[in-house]
Amino acid sequence: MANAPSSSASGIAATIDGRAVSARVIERIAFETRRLTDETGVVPGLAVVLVGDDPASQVYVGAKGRKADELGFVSVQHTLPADTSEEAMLRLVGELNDDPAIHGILVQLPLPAQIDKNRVIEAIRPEKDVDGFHPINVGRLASGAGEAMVPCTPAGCMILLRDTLGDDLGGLEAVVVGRSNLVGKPVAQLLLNENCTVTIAHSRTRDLPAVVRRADIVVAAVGRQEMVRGDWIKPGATVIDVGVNRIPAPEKGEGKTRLVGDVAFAEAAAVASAITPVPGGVGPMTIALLMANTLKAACLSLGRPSPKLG
Ligand SMILES: Nc1nc(=O)c2c([nH]1)NC[C@@H]1CN(c3ccc(C(=O)N[C@@H](CCC(=O)O)C(=O)O)cc3)C=[N+]21
Repeated sequence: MANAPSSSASGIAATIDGRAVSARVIERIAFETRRLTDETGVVPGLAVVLVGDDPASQVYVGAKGRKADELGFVSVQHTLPADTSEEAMLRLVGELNDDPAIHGILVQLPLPAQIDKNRVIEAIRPEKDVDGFHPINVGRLASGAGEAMVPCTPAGCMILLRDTLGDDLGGLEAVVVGRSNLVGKPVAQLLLNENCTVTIAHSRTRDLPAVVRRADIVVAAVGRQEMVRGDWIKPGATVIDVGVNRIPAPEKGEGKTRLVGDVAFAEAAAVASAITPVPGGVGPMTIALLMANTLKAACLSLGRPSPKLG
């Protein structure tokens, strides 16, 4: 419990500053990237593929490209029309697999209905799968065999938890709300690897509030705005809110929106000892970990160990 934030006497949780932690991770990545390039001449390369014109996806993809540019990575973005065929998509993935300047490939999800996302994910070379969604990486994470690419959002959640609670999470009760392949399942796996007692709760869980109330660590990743309420939180718990729900904000003006998480922040902050905000919590960590995975992919492609960043 080395750097546990102190909760104030008024019972207001410490806010976990994902922007500050992600800035630290990015600094380490910049340092390790300079070292890699100095020693080998290799510059990490990231390709991001976006299909269609979903405005939220454009925002995220833009943020990824900017961060990669800032780190001096080779950064390419492929933007394809919404009616792109699966065949064309698989051809592009094949080209990126064969491109030695590209170490990481990220295909932004969701994909349009005519493209089977599983076929696309399985077409990416596991070594270049910086999302960690390929079955080989899912299997490596689960079995502990080999160097897995770990999904960015779950890996970011773990860095925030270690920063808040210290390196030893052993024996803590962790409840993950949500069972997606993107967040719920991999974050549960990572918590298990850290010796937490892990429960994965979901829409069919009976008495969800009572289950969440057992948790020392709550990870909310259901995609339902402010679903987790303050009275579901055990006093002193640490709450990681993965939700990114864009809702209308008429108070900011006609047609404006704002982001809220899957946790009712003010209520939960009155009970928890530490909690991530939305925005400014997990989101910035996701982008930082994508850069970390791209650097790791570049290092592993050269037979170098992956740098320790978190
Ligand atoms: N193949 C794939 N991999 C992904 O990792 C992936 C994806 N597809 N599809 C969409 C989701 C969503 N996602 C986010 C990344 C950053 C923020 C982020 O930086 N959020 C900021 C605020 C951004 C804003 O204001 O809109 C924050 O929380 O502070 C949010 C969401 C990655 N995703």
